Amino acid sequence: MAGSGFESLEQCLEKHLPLAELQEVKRLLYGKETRKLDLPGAALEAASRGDFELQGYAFEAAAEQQRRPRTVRVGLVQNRTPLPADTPVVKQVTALHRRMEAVVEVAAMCGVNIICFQEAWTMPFAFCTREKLPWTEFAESAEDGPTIKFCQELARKHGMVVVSPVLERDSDHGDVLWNTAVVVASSGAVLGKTRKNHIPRVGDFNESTYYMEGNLGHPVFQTQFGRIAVNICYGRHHPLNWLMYSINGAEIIFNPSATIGALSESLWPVEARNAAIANHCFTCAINRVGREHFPNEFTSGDGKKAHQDFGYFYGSSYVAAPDGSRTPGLSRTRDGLLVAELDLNLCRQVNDIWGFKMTGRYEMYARGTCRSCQTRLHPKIVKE
Ligand SMILES: NC(=O)NCCC(=O)O
Repeated sequence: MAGSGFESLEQCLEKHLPLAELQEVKRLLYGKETRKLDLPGAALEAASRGDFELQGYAFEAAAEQQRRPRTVRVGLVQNRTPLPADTPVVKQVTALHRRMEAVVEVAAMCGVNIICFQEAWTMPFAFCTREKLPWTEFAESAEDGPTIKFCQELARKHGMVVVSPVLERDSDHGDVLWNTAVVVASSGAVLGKTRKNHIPRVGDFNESTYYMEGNLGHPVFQTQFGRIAVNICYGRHHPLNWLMYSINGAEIIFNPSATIGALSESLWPVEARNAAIANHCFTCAINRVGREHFPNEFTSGDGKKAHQDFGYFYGSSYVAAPDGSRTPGLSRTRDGLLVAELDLNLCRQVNDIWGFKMTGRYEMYARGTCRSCQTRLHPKIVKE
């Protein structure tokens, strides 16, 4: 049941709860209800033909006298790897490009302005194996690699901002590998890149074997549709990482991820949603789907028998808003595109109500965290 047998929490609730209770449960679990978007029939048909789920929701803000609504549509894509992991590298990458091309076509029909793919989307999540070849062959330049060129074409064709998380090889600087997200503007120009700041060392997530902790800080990208940032996967467990993107002005923070049920599924609905609340911004949590099987057995020094897969990636991508409301999650088992319409005015409106930006004691925390990082610090513990 923990794997692919359980479709989604929402389906389960809808199946088993009477309507009146269902509404109350949803109010408590998801906050203010998000309006279902009326998506074009042609888009729904294309998604059905392409065998992926398509859902759309809108978050509304109050009307203001001096600012027009600042509505933007974001698209979150979750998917399986279409070919077995032992297929030649270029074939796998090409198959993923074709898959994304079809999904982005549907996103364009739904009026999506900014689309984000899942973490390391051009490859199987092979970092469990600790083998170098062929997995490092999926790494490519963030400036002019084949995937960036592909994303530039998509951006130009659809006038869409494309956020493309890839394994990056920086050939100008010692061939170092990074876990990177490239932001391509709607004009097709590369706006910039950001790198994963925190690398997991938990279970089979042996990612530190492959790439280094990001060295680009917390960049925020001013796109035509709003200010965005990308907090890659494991960074979502670090509240200060979210905070720094928000301090730098992000209105939407994407969290492209790859995580499995046994490890994190109970944390998933909490972390990105809490970050949206704490930082008065929208957050977009994206996770891959399915089970990826690797040719050779591996272990991770935790006493578990040698195995050939990570476990089950549970999808469940969702968007959370600054007022704590959130969309239902996409399926746990299927590829999917989640379209969410956001009114970015909600960020400042909620900030004015709750005032976390105003009441946060950042200087005090900064002094405290600096002190705690000094090596000879004696922790300040008051004892009886
Ligand atoms: N990709 C990645 O960082 N996964 C780590 C596991 C998790 O953060 O849930």
